[in-house]
Amino acid sequence: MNQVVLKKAPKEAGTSGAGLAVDSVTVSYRNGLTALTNVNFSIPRGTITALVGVNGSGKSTLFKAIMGFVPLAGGSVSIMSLPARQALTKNLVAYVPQAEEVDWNFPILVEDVVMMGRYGHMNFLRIPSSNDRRKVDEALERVGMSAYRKRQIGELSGGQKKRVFLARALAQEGQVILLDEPFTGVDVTTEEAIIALLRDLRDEGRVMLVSTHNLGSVPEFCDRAVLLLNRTVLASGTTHDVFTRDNLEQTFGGVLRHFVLGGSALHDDEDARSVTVLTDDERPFVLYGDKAHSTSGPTSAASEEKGGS
Ligand SMILES: Nc1ncnc2c1ncn2[C@@H]1O[C@H](COP(=O)(O)OP(=O)(O)OP(=O)(O)O)[C@@H](O)[C@H]1O
Repeated sequence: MNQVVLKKAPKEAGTSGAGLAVDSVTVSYRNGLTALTNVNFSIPRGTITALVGVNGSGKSTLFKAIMGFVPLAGGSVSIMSLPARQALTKNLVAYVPQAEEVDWNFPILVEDVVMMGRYGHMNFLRIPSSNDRRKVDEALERVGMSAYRKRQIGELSGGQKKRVFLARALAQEGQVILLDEPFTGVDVTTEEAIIALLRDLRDEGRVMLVSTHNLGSVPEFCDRAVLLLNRTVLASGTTHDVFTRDNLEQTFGGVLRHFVLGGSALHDDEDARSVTVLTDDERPFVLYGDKAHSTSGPTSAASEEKGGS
């Protein structure tokens, strides 16, 4: 297991206000498939938002639309109160892609991947300044990857690769950070370290949108959630309000594994309470009692389950 300690940065005051606003966004691919239809939500600064939905519901497409990698067939995106294009030019948005999106055979050192986060701050010659080097050093240090800086990126484990791409986002100093499934294939220790880092970034007033199938982690560290269903938003808002059993059952439909334990299967006394476990494919979301939104209880049980697998 990777033992990683992410270094804490000094806290600044969190900042509220407009972070990311997605307004009536529709995206169609060239093959004619409409992957997103009329998507609306907004996220304030200083928050972490979960983006959840079944495979193919459009999570990655949404990230690509925000990044301007795929054109919008309709609607608009604004970032820190600026039109997306302007915010992207100002380097305000950092993107941590899914592992599958990256060519790991490309021969490049860890420190050079992180330096890519500085490109937008350099002139066209791309000669790093001492400040650029310092930002790269700090970012590697903060994700606990300094010792690996001279390694080829393809030689790292899945969790280490994630941390390097997080370091690239930190070096970029993005105010909005988009993370596409950052916990897939990482062990519990690394997951917890990444969550601790995201919390620190939240306290600095940044905006994070995190797609994940780890439903159990969402109430633990996400203030808000956006649930995608049928290529549009089923619900968005605070985790407390929208990350409910009803919404999750609608969002995941038949693919959600759903267990309810109660009676003699759970208790050897008269305790009438039940436990509901909702799981997509990774860390389960556990509800105690009938209609609870979430509790702090499931986290450790869920961690043990993942850790033991
Ligand atoms: N380049 C592309 N060209 C055409 N269709 C695409 C393209 N990329 C994705 N799609 C389609 O768009 C839909 C949404 O895909 P997307 O990758 O955004 O889903 P996702 O929610 O990120 O899925 P997952 O949970 O599996 O990562 C899917 O039906 C997919 O097949």
